[in-house]
Amino acid sequence: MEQQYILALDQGTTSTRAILFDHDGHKVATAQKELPQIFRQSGWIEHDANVIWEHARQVMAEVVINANIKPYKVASIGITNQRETTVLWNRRTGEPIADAVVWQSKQSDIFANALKEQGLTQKVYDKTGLWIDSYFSATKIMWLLENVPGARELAAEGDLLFGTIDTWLLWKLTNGAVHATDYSNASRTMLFNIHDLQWDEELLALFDIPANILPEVRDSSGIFGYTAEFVFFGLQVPIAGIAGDQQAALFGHQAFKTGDVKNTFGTGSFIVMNTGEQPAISTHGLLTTIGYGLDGKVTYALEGSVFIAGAAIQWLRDGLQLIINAQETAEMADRSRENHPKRVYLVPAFTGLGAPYWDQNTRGAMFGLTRATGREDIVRATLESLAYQTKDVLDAMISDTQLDISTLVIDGGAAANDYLQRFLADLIATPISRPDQLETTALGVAYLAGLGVGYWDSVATLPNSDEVTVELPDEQHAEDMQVAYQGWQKAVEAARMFPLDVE
Ligand SMILES: Nc1ncnc2c1ncn2[C@@H]1O[C@H](COP(=O)(O)OP(=O)(O)O)[C@@H](O)[C@H]1O
Ligand SMILES: O=P(O)(O)OC[C@H](O)CO
Repeated sequence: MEQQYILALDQGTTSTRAILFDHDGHKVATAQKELPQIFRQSGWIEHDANVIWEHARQVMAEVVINANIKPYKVASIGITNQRETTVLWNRRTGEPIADAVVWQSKQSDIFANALKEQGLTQKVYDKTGLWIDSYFSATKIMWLLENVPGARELAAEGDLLFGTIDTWLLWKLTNGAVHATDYSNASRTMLFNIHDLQWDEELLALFDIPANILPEVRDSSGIFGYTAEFVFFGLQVPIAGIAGDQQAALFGHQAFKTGDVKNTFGTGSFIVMNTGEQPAISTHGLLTTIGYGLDGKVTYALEGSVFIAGAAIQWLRDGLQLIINAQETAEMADRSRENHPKRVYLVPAFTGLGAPYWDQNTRGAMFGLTRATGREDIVRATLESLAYQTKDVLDAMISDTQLDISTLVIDGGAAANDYLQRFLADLIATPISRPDQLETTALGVAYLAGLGVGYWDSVATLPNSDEVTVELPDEQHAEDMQVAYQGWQKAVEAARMFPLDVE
């Protein structure tokens, strides 16, 4: 058979990428565009949905050109996306009614606080698996309906559509023919009942969100629709896989067994455990969510969402200008460890604390500064904060599930950092496995899109070609790690005693 390819479109917080995979699961080519972040007010982060769409089109064309293949050799397309980020658009014009409200954005805090004050926390968790927070789409939709002139009228006329980024891109790719999402993305809206697998009418009424703006929810694998002719070299290519990026990464690691767990270190850090066909209930601040829907069945997951991970490294570079690039941080941290035994702690709660604390009123803090503290120590504290946040979540997962974690698999941009991988292995006293190819998110949705058109027959026959680097914990560091973690816990406690009032 002539070689065909799967095109994965990975629309992340900071960039839009298209990656082509071959039948062996090898990456054949990549194309990428940075996505401008819009900061209109303190705490707000928005994206221009039209720019996202334009970039998506461009990278899809570029990747085919970079790979030097005929476009008709693309067997199917998969979409994976930054989750929760909310777009509302006009069905008739295809124009967004406002900039997309990004998952990290805080403008709807006031709505989230109001829902908590109404005593809805447990009800919302029981239905959606989510702890009320402005992170999820629901309060973002409420904010847009309230603040964009004419939004409610448009909804009343049946001309307003809501989507997370997957839905927006699917709608654009099909030229408005398909308004749909998959279970994994729906489960992040705080509107979807993860037990009944339906939009929850009671919550929609409580939040005053009209049901007619919502997309249809489908399995993560299967044909959603076809590219409109003007979109992709005049071809009608099936879009056959959709998953939120964190769930796609779980799938990309082939973490199909109950208890399999991964952490993706991108802008944020998302630790996700496969919990099988039954939803696991958390009493430690984790989210119960849908991993993926496949062959008419959903697989559930537990998730710890950490808002700031690689973003803290970007802050060192662009905000503090302490580093020139992210790559140099590993060696800087090594030097700090050699020269300065005294630890500095950074609590990178720049947009509040996610799992397991869910405290949107805390902001970042640094502890342990002395006259001898230098930039290498701050860099090290920043990298170590990514590991401490991971341990916070893993401890919660172990308590919730009573499962042992034999290995943690990691991926995402910051997973390339050797210092982080070593420190994390020591801190959690668990081997850390890192694939050499860190595009696990894209690979995951490529698998889904390939399965959706029979390019691969079943999950059992998916290729697994990645080389991995395994970092084993060093027992000699065990005692030091206990002390270090206690210091982190004190730092978090202290940061939380200095709350910002919500405006
Ligand atoms: N060597 C590195 N060490 C630490 N952080 C890194 C390194 N390389 C990239 N990063 C961080 O990884 C993030 C980008 O990862 P990526 O998976 O592309 O994120 P996203 O999908 O959220 O846009 C950036 O925040 C960047 O600071
Ligand atoms: O774009 P990423 O990779 O930072 O992922 C963002 C998450 O999906 C937000 O929930």
